[in-house]
Amino acid sequence: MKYVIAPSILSADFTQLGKDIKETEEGGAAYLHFDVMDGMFVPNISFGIPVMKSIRKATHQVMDAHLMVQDPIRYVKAFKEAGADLITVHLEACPDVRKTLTEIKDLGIMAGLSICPETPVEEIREYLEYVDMILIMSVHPGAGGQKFMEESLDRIRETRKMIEESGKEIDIQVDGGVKLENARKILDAGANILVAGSAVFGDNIVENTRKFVEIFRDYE
Ligand SMILES: O=C(CO)[C@@H](O)[C@H](O)COP(=O)(O)O
Ligand SMILES: [Fe+2]
Repeated sequence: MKYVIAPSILSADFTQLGKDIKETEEGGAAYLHFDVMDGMFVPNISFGIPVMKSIRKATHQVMDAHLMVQDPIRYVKAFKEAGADLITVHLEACPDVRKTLTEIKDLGIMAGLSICPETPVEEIREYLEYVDMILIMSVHPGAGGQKFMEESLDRIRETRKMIEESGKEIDIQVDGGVKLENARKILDAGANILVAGSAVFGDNIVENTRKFVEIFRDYE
């Protein structure tokens, strides 16, 4: 199984976004996490398609679009064209989950399905055949810098068990409050892709990223 750190640019300094992204790449981040908020599915508004388009030209990282958007099927083609390699939608935001995931796969990119902390893990079982990744939210979506919800660990374990039972190779991404201090217990629970915003950006981006990559060496 691969282990990946996906820095969330929501916590970057937008006056020097290109530089911040380069530093995550230098630190060994294979993915770049891109939080899209529409002011409907979540109260905040972040950034969207034109920003992704310019970032695409500046990095070779896997562009991981986390769409916190109501009825996201409306935008998946535009994000793919802007450069997304992986599009994750929220189960709670899709009127037709299966159709949305199929639409993403038909574009020739990876599909992710995310659940909020209050959604029972069991609800993802019927969609496992359509996804490359499950995203377990470990905070309520909508903002960076929140505290990791400890009950997420059981949810990650339950998801990993469900994936194993399915016999498929599916990544588990965990997003919200991930730090160097809690990374190991999240990996031990069964996650293999960690999103980190506030733990990566700020001072020492290269070093912060590298420290996550060093932890992965004990798991690979
Ligand atoms: O999707 C979200 C929040 O809704 C995340 O991707 C956060 O942006 C992660 O930030 P930290 O919790 O790591 O600061
Ligand atoms: Fe996110």
